[in-house]
Amino acid sequence: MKWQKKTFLVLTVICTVSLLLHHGGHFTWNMEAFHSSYSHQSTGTKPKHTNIVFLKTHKTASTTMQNILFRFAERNNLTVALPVQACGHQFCYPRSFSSHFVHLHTLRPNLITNHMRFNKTALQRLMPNDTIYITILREPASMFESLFTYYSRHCMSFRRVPNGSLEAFLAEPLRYYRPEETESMYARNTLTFDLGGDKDHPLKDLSYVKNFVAEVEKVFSLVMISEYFDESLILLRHLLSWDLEDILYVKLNMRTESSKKRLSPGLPEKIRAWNSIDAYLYDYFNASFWVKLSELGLDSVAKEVQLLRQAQERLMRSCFGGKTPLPRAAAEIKNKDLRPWQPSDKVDIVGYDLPVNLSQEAQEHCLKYIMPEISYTRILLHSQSLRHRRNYQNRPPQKSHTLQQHIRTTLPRHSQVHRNPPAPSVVQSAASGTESRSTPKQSEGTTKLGL
Ligand SMILES: Nc1ncnc2c1ncn2[C@@H]1O[C@H](COP(=O)(O)OS(=O)(=O)O)[C@@H](OP(=O)(O)O)[C@H]1O
Repeated sequence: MKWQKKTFLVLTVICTVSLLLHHGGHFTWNMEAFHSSYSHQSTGTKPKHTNIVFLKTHKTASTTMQNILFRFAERNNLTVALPVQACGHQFCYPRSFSSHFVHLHTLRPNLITNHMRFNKTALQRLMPNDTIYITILREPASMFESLFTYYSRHCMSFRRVPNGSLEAFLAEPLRYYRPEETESMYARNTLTFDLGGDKDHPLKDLSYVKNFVAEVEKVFSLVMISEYFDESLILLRHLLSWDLEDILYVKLNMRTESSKKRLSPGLPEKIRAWNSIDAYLYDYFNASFWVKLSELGLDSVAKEVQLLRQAQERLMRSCFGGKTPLPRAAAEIKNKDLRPWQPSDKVDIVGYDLPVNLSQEAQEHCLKYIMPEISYTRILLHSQSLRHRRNYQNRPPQKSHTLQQHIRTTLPRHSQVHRNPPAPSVVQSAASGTESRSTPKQSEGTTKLGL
């Protein structure tokens, strides 16, 4: 009897320790178990779509979305078009996008997502024919408050305002705003500008706005809405035949509560009047967004959102040991790659750190969820450059002039396919600016989607 009691006790201790290790903590994170818990949430047998333009608009949760796309690209060994060094981490924004801004080691891309001013013609030449275009919009009042605070030091229209007062700016915007200044796109109709439109077009010319909206609708298969980010991801998942695992995320680029201004009564209306084209755009696509959700079935969307949030919670527990990663002031973050860019000492952008004692496997996986845009762009450029060089060196000389490259547009499910490297002839001529198929010269200052 005594012997049986002892055995029982020993077994109980072993089970408890094992349970704690597997479920209670993030210290022994099990990649296989993690993946298998999502893999059944797929959209069926359709291959995943991989050729995507995501127009990264400003202050719309676009960094969170970009991070989703970067991770998808890495997992599936895809090529992301990235900016040349001279452009910084954006495609020479606010200039209109040109393929000359694309780093030659990232040519023949599947995806493009870094900030740019949209130019349909240039993108169509750069990207495969079956590319799907996606963008995101945010409600103009909260977006403008975010822009006003974030760019208070960088945008002259905002710097001129006494005491950085949003109320003062909106009382007499034309007193502070100069349309010709380089950073003026942050101060009026930013969404319209990012989409290649004319931010200063008079609203009384309603036909311009209607045509502009119609063009956006023609090009973009999905216009996500920031306020309904999770619902937008469900639409995205269906559009691209992605799995639930592909749309998991951590919120990035958030301001701390103390960095936000409260909008006093009447201000949202003034913001909408000042940004009237953006307001029109938002209202239109917010309405069509709900039509799309209804087509999918509101109940089924709600169920999928619930599944997404449960999966997020599991991810957060596995990676960060809590409901969300612990927000940190940038200076407190030990790993410098994880410090988000701070626009000024008056605005705090939240960043995250990884918990200590995380296993190597978990570190690699979890790190990318919280990687800020600038660091991730740099890391991705580095890894893609290495791959480019490797492929270029290993390529047999007789095959080096094949221009008819196979560009993968969809992915077989649950497999890693290695993509053909870009043909050296294309890369070399693109670098010298003479390759006419994918690197045309673009005129700037385009309106109406750069047409
Ligand atoms: N998932 C999700 N859902 C809703 N909102 C979110 C999400 N992720 C980020 N955010 C908010 O988006 C704002 C940052 O936007 P961007 O990343 O597009 O900014 S940037 O232009 O790239 O600097 C920033 O808004 P503000 O905090 O109001 O500035 C973030 O809090």
